[in-house]
Formats: sequence, C-alpha cells, structure tokens
Amino acid sequence: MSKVSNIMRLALLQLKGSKDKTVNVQNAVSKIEAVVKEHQPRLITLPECFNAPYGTKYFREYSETIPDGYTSQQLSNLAKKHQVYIVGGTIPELGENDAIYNTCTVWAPSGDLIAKHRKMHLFDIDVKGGIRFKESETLSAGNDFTTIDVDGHKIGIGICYDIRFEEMARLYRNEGCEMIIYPAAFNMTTGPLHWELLQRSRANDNQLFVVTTSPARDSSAEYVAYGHSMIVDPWAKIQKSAGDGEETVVADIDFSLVEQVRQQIPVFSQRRLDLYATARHGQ
Ligand SMILES: O=C(O)CCC(=O)C(=O)O
Repeated sequence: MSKVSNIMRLALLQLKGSKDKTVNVQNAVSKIEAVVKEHQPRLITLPECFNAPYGTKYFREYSETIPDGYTSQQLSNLAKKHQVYIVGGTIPELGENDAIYNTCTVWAPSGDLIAKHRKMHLFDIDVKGGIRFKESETLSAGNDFTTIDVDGHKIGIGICYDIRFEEMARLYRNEGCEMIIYPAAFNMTTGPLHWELLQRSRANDNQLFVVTTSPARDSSAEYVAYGHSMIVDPWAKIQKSAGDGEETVVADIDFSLVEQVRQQIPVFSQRRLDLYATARHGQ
C-alpha cells in the first residue's frame, strides 16, 4: 500500500492487571474508548498478557481460542467501532493440539484479525538472587515472523523476550519495517538493567521506531512488571515514555525520521557482508 501520511498517532495503554479476566478486558475496553474520544489515535497498543496474571500456572486457565474467544471479540468490536488498528498486547492462546501460546493479535479498522504473532523466544531465565521464570513449562513457541501494513508503513511484531534477539529485528528491517512493536512485561530485575537499553539498541541497530507496551507495576502481584512503556525513535532517542503506574501515552510518530537517519548514517549499505560470512560465522 502506498504511504497515506508520514505521521501516525499512536496510543500505548499501560494497564493495571488483576486475576479477574473480565475486569482486565473491560479495563482495556474503557481505556480504549477514552483515548479514542480524546485523541483519535490511528493505532493502539496493549501490554503483554493484559487479560491474565503473568505466570506459567495461569496460562492454561486463562487461555482462549483466537479469533472466537471473549478477548478477541472485544478487541475486534472496538477496532471496528472506532476505525482503529489495535495491536492487542498478548493473551494466552489455546492453539492446535491443546498447545498454549503467548499470542499477540492485530485488528484492523474492519474488525478483522490481520495478524497473529506467537512469541518465538520463550522467556526461560534463571538470574540468581533475581528472577527465575520458565515459560516453556506451559507454553509452546511460535515459529513465524509477523509484519503488518498500516497506511503503507510496515511494522514488525515481537513479544517481550523476543526483543533480546537482534536477528529477529534485523530480519524485520531487511523486510522493510519502519517500526517494531513489542508488547512486553519486563520485571524488577531485568527491567532496570536492560529495558531501555534493548529498545534503544534495536532502534539504533536497525534505524526504526521501537514501541513497547508494559502492564502497570503492581508491587503486590506475584510477577511485578517494570512499566515504563516507551517509544524510541530511529535515532535511538526516547520520544516518550510512561512511568510505572497505569498510564496512557499518546504520540505522533513521524516516519520521515526513518529515511532521514538511514540516509545520514547509511550503515546498511556499508556492511562488509563479504567479510562477515566466513567460516568463523557462528563460532
Ligand atoms: O527479557 C527479559 O528480561 C524479560 C522478558 C519477559 O518478561 C517476557 O518475555 O515476558
């Protein structure tokens, strides 16, 4: 599709979560209604696991089929009602053969599901004295890359831990993406260390916008999310970021910055691919 405009208004909803799925989804619904009324964004993003508590023991219980499950239907209706794109954070998805995935759904203004990204890199880490988490105890990994087209702008989708894998972001850049959106829920160990660093790194390496949307921090939850949903521009500057509480961030994205930085720092045409692809590669 040809580019309709270089400016796109985004709204990031950093939402409070709870153990009550209906409350979580209705909170998203009311925040979407509110931001549409006040700011008329073109694209709205939600957090990772926004309809359920984030924890391996909860994924199956809260899982739904896509697109006929309760959460999907709510997002589809809202996208259609308000003529917006919704990158619907993630929900635990009940897939084929009873497998559960951590899945991002993307809804077009028609109400149609235009993409579904299943987290490709499962969050399995063990930081001594910090955090141990093993998504693979209950989740299966997705195997497909996901890009969408919004008004002529190509956008890649990743989920949280996916951001640590620079190959995935590079692949999206090589496919022509101008932005990567990661619904995410970093924690109080890796958040302060790596949250901003990873976003600015992916933006800088690939000269595109990086957008993350986190749940709000709840210190009484079993998994305490870091918050600080963020938009980083292709110069690797933070355009806007949230604090740690429930918050809506609205920003106008200027996609002309992508071309600007790519022209002025043309690393993608300066790569010595002739030298990198050697026998040493992969060692
Ligand atoms: O990579 C990290 O430190 C956090 C990742 C995470 O929380 C997730 O994948 O859900």
